[in-house]
Amino acid sequence: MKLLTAAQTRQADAATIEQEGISSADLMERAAAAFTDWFCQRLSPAEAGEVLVVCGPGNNGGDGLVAARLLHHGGYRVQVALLPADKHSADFELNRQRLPAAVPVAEWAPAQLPAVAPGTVVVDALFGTGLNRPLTGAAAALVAHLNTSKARIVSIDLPSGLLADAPQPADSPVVQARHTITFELPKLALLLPQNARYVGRWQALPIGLSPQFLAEADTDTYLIDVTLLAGRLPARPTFSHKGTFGHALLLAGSRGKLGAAVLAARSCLHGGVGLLTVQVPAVGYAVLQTAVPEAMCLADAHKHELSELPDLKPYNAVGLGPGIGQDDATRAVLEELLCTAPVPLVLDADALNLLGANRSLLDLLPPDTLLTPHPKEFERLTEPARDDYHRLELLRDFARRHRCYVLLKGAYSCLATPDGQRYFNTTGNPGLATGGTGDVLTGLALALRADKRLSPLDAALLATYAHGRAADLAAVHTGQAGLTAGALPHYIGRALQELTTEEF
Ligand SMILES: NC(=O)C1=CN([C@@H]2O[C@H](COP(=O)(O)OP(=O)(O)OC[C@H]3O[C@@H](n4cnc5c(N)ncnc54)[C@H](O)[C@@H]3O)[C@@H](O)[C@H]2O)[C@H](O)CC1
Ligand SMILES: [K+]
Repeated sequence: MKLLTAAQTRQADAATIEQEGISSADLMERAAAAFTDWFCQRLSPAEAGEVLVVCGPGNNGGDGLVAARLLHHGGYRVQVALLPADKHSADFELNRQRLPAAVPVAEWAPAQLPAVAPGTVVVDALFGTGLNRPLTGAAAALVAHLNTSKARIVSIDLPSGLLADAPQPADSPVVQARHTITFELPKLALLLPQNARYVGRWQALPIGLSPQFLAEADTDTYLIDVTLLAGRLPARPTFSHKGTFGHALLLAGSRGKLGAAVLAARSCLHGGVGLLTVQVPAVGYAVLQTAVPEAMCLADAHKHELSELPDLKPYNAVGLGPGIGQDDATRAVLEELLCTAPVPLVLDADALNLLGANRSLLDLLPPDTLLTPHPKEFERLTEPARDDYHRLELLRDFARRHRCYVLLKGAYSCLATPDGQRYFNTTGNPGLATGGTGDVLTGLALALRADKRLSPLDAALLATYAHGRAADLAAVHTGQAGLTAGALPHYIGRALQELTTEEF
């Protein structure tokens, strides 16, 4: 699925109105009805108590007025507060007229804002995608007032004050919502960690925006979901043999960190690799042979660290990083791998830290290498980011400059490609915030890179999505807190199966 800018969202709106031959008020009615349905499913009139709908002067405020009318008809106790303004949008005016007389409406002057009782449900319809600069004056005062109340705030489309897809000063006034109900597609701002305290939990509700517009819209930013992945993972042919799915080499582990090698190896096998060889420091040989009997094992000459690169000829992909430490001998292995690698590479963890500490090695990265840093590891490869938008710029620049794929891990992991595209993942849950889950991702990505049927992009997209999906499947059984990296590989097969396309 594509991610649209605020400007494209307005165009999608206009295209829908034109193609369906409806009025903009009809589309507003549809959007507000979707919001109201969501609301009614979550809170009964008794549970909601007082519902205060705060409306700005534009169409976001118009959505609020429609929602106020629909909630009133649904039996909720609704009041409307209006932000004083000189001008209102036409659909705001229309829906102001349509508001039943039984719904109390007040204009809230910044000098004397009425108290908002604790527990009130506030529907925030002040500003949405039309916001073009941070809030000041009366709007800023109202937002501060709402944020200091103990109200439960639900934002329509965006938390008011938040720009949909552009950076803004860290201290600019933004509504702190518990829920943000957005329309059709999430806006970029909803996916960024720095905005989590404003957004709360978000959900995108379909409102039937023009499928033709969405299909043709020009974008470089996508969501990784089942629609995007359709057709990218072919079924395993009937006459498959272990050679069909490639032979992967995993270089992992050091003294005290052999668990990382075990987790990545198990994940690689559950990811469907044909054959797996794992090279570990000598101390880990018995560990690997016992814990992962399906894998072949090479013992490094060094007891505690990786110090040598085997002959790479047999392998279709090589993974380096989980648990390797940053010993000089291991840095030499990385350098030799980069200089000689005739095969696709997946680099993670200390392989990335070694690259960060030896930046000249970055010039040796073979094209299409997949790097899987978390934000700290990524900054070690580049520079400290001013904010999340800056980090995304650094990410795009890095992937372009080094012609590689970089998966920046986080709640909405973002894959940057050599041609400047960005893909945000939609699967996964906070249960993944525990040691070893990154090693599982490395193993899975390695399995898919070794599968000769998949392009580098498809392998990276599928690994990212299936890793999060495995966590979602696992959490059904374990809960999020009970999720361990060791449990994840058992769900990878199912996650991949869901994505597999049987050809007709
Ligand atoms: N596109 C869709 O899918 C649909 C969107 N809907 C809703 O409409 C809003 C967008 O409405 P719009 O009128 O364009 O903008 P806003 O209501 O967000 O605000 C515009 C209003 O505010 C003024 N303004 C902008 N920035 C500031 C500022 N910093 N301080 C003060 N005033 C500001 C601006 O000049 C305008 O007057 C979208 O989010 C949805 O909620 C439709 O209802 C249905 C489909
Ligand atoms: K809003």
